[in-house]
Amino acid sequence: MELLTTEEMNRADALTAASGRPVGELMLAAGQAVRDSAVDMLPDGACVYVLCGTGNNGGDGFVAARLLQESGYRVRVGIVGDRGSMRPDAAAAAALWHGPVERVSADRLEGASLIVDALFGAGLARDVQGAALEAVRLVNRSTARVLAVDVPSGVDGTTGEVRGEAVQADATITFFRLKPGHVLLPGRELCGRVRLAQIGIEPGVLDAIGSRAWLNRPSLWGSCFPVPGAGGHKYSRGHALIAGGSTMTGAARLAARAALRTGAGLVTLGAPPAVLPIYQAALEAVIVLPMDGRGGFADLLLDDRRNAVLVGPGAGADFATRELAWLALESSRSVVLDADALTSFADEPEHLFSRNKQNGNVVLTPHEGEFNRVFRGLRGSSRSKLERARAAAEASGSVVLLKGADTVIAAPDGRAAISDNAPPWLATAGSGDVLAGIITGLLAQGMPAFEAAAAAAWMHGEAAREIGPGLIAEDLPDALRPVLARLYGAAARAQST
Ligand SMILES: NC(=O)C1=CN([C@@H]2O[C@H](COP(=O)(O)OP(=O)(O)OC[C@H]3O[C@@H](n4cnc5c(N)ncnc54)[C@H](OP(=O)(O)O)[C@@H]3O)[C@@H](O)[C@H]2O)[C@@H](O)CC1
Ligand SMILES: [K+]
Repeated sequence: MELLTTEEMNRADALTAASGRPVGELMLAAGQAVRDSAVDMLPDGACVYVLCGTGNNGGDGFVAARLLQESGYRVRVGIVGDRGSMRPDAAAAAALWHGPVERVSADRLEGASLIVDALFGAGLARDVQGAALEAVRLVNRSTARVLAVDVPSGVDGTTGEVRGEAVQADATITFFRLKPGHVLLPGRELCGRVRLAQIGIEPGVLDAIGSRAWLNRPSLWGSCFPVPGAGGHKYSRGHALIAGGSTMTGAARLAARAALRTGAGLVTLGAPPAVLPIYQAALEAVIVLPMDGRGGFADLLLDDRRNAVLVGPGAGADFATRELAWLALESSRSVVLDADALTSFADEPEHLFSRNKQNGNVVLTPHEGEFNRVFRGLRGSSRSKLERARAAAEASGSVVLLKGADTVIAAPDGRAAISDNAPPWLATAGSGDVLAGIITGLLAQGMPAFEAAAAAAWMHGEAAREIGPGLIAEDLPDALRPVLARLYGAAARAQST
């Protein structure tokens, strides 16, 4: 599913209007969808308060108010701003509402079971202040449930950021396609449950808009997800090489298990001689070979069947790690650089970027701290997480997976996916090592870098949901099994149709 910025959504509206479907018709359909959602949240005959602004978001509110009243609900309408300055389509919707339009006040909100928040939607242009801010605060203090129209007022639909203050909704009804602000934090949390309604905009307009952001779902990458065929064998399913660290050996072990579980035919872990016995004792199906520094790693890279390489987990943020990362990038394999491998380039990120651009199949997996160390130019930027990840992917010539509860995966060509399926209990020690291993396992099986990183982030979240609260990173590789079963099942169904 595409995610449309406010600007892209405006183009969708304009293209629809140009094709002969006026905004008033879309607004009527939007208002009907608001009414339907409100009815689902209300007992029969309850009292609804509809809070309207003077733009088309308010227009949707006026349509919903009229339709709810016609359905037998007690409806009150309040407006922030001058009714005389309403936009034409909103004014036309307001003209069909024959009840009073009140000034917004606490006592008028009292007794409502539901507040419909139609104050600001896609037209939010600045921080919420003055009377609008008062109204937002009254809504948030009220005990009524809240249904937001398009986005909770105060949330920027493109970035998910709060402009001043924002309504906390129980549910949000939006139109045609979700917006990044429904998925990125903090917007996602303020939306409550998000519903999507079709209001008569043809999907064909998407071609003209050329949106480059998607909700991270199997529909985005499922067609290139590696599914083992009946005639396959371990040598046809790729060979991942993981550089093992010498102190934190658990990190690379977790990554190795995850790469193997993801379906890589073989996984080799290169272990510094001092800790070789630890790795050997802890891993059975993973091939553990000695790797003595730079030379040892170069030797392992001589076997060109090892087609995907991971450097970083537990490696130490030092020059030795940077050398391994360097060798991996030079080897023209698919490469994942995680954790310490990223930090090891903090003082000279341009060196990393120039190598990435030559390699062309590289995934960087920073969390916010690592991101700020490597992409110093973007530190403190007012850009959204989506735009920062995109800018980093473009600058570094690699796929950037910027971790968090709203992980963003961005490619240098501008494609981006946002994940929304990571449960809070996934934020635990070692979880990132498993994610790096999943990406490496998918790259080994020939999945392109952007799709592999997006698929891995989704699988990681799904595995964590399978496990539930109390998860520790050791649980994750095994929990990939039901997730893979679902993906293989979907691929088989797609093939048979
Ligand atoms: N287009 C379509 O086809 C369809 C659109 N639909 C609906 O329209 C919505 C978008 O409508 P919209 O563009 O009119 O913007 P909207 O969010 O109502 O606000 C604009 C008003 O708010 C004002 N304003 C902004 N920020 C402010 C602030 N901080 N504090 C105070 N004022 C502020 C701004 O003032 P201005 O900046 O002009 O001074 C302007 O007056 C969209 O979300 C969806 O619900 C559906 O009906 C389906 C068809
Ligand atoms: K709203």
